[in-house]
Amino acid sequence: MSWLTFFITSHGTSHGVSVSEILAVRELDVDCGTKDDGRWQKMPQKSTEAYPYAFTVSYVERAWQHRWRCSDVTFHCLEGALCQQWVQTIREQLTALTSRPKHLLVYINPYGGKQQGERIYEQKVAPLFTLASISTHVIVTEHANHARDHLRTEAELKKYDGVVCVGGDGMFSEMVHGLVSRTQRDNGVDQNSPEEKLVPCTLRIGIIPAGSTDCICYATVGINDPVTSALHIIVGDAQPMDVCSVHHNNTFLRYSVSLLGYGFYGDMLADSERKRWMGPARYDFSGFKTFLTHHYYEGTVSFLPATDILGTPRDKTRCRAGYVLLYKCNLSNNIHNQLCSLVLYPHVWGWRVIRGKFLAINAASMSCACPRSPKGLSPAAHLADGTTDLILVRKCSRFNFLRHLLRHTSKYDQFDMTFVEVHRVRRFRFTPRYCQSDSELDLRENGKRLFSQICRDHPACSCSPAYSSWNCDGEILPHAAIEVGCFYNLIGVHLW
Ligand SMILES: CCCCCCCCCCCCC/C=C/[C@@H](O)[C@H](COP(=O)(O)O)NC(=O)CCCCCCCCCCCCCCC
Ligand SMILES: Nc1ncnc2c1ncn2[C@@H]1O[C@H](COP(=O)(O)OP(=O)(O)O)[C@@H](O)[C@H]1O
Ligand SMILES: [Ca+2]
Repeated sequence: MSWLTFFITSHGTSHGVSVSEILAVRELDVDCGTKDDGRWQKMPQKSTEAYPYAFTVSYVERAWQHRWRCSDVTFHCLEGALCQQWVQTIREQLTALTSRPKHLLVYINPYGGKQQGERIYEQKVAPLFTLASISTHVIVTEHANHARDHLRTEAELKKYDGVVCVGGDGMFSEMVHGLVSRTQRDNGVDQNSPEEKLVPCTLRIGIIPAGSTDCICYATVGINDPVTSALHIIVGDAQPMDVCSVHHNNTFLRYSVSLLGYGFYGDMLADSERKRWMGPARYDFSGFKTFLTHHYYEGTVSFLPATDILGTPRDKTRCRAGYVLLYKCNLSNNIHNQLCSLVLYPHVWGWRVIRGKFLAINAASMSCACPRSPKGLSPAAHLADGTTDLILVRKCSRFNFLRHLLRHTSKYDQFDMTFVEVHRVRRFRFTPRYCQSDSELDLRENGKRLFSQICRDHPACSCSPAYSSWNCDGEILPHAAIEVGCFYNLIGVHLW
């Protein structure tokens, strides 16, 4: 039984509901009305008389612009036994849907975005989980990395079917770090080796948007809406996702799932962290300021291009889960095998090296679509193909850079500009020009010192500091010289 089409509803019309989109079913006491949301509702008199038994099905209704809503439909019938049989059968069908979670571990960041995480969860999400009979253990974080450390060491993961975070990309990143690190530790994998093959996580991660950018939610679900995300979680909608590992000198730094940005996005983030009190608007303020500063950075980017069978960053296709199935990024085993062999034998494809002065170096493992840019930094990037789109924006005039930025918000191609290039890569490295030594450690200290040194040595220079910072999913990395590898399907980061 994949569809439920039943006699007549309270309005006397027939109604079809896909079982996979049913959230809950409950019997009604028609004589007395129904206890729905705590309110008593009187059934229409005509239906009550003709069909004294009824049950209500709560299901997912697709609303406008990727939004999902919970709707109710009440089915009436003549015999009580038949009514009970329907309810029981539907419950059995729901229990048989193994992809659905029954027990969830929820972390709420009360500090992210507009600091509404707890309210969003209590008012919009918790009632839906209760309706769908999902039990939850809720932890409101008390400090940064609370969730990451709890997941990595203490959490009794066997008790849960998945973890959910209520927050932004930074909170999601904490989940990824906690789960991936724990999985590697449990399997004896050394995260410090960039060549080491990582073991995929078995628990899914869900995200309820309550942060500032929420691009991971937007790029997967198509909209930042807590109710939509909660419904995706309940029906067990899933999407694997690429994860990039970032190393410095064979030392593991962080994982990234959305944006790794040096130059513009790094400087913007560093500035915006001091303005957290402004909420999500801090990014616009710091973005404007960084745009005016117009710093460029010299360095060398080397990368291992991905094969063109996966498409190119200039494709017109879009990869988004929660869309129609066709658009789901689900590469065949064949392609997956090729990806694995490429990772094992990188020399077959050869590295390319590009030196230059860059306003921005961005690696987008997914489109990075968000409300500010609904098509994202790299609109054709795939969610789970083992590649990241490396975007190099060379030094250009402010006017041209503004044109490039503005194109993220319009239908025009942001890559179709002489100073921009984009490559789909499997691995890349970046070395800043003024990289003093392998032991270059404190960026801020070295950056300041080098800045004054460079300006003394080159009085005609435009006074750009030697180093920017890497923005890694909204967190600042402590090193400028990094090596990045993209892993296919490492986390079952799912729509939930
Ligand atoms: C002139 C308008 C230009 C608009 C350009 C928009 C490009 C937007 C690309 C956004 C990519 C987002 C990638 C996501 C990164 C997140 O992981 C990460 C963490 O998220 P969280 O806070 O939820 O934890 N977020 C971020 O790093 C923030 C990215 C926000 C980018 C906003 C940039 C605004 C730039 C405004 C420039 C204004 C120039 C105006 C000149 C007159
Ligand atoms: N209770 C807390 N107090 C302070 N910081 C926290 C807390 N919980 C999580 N964080 C940190 O807050 C930062 C931002 O979280 P995030 O949810 O991404 O919000 P935003 O999108 O506004 O940046 C992350 O670096 C996360 O580690
Ligand atoms: Ca990708």
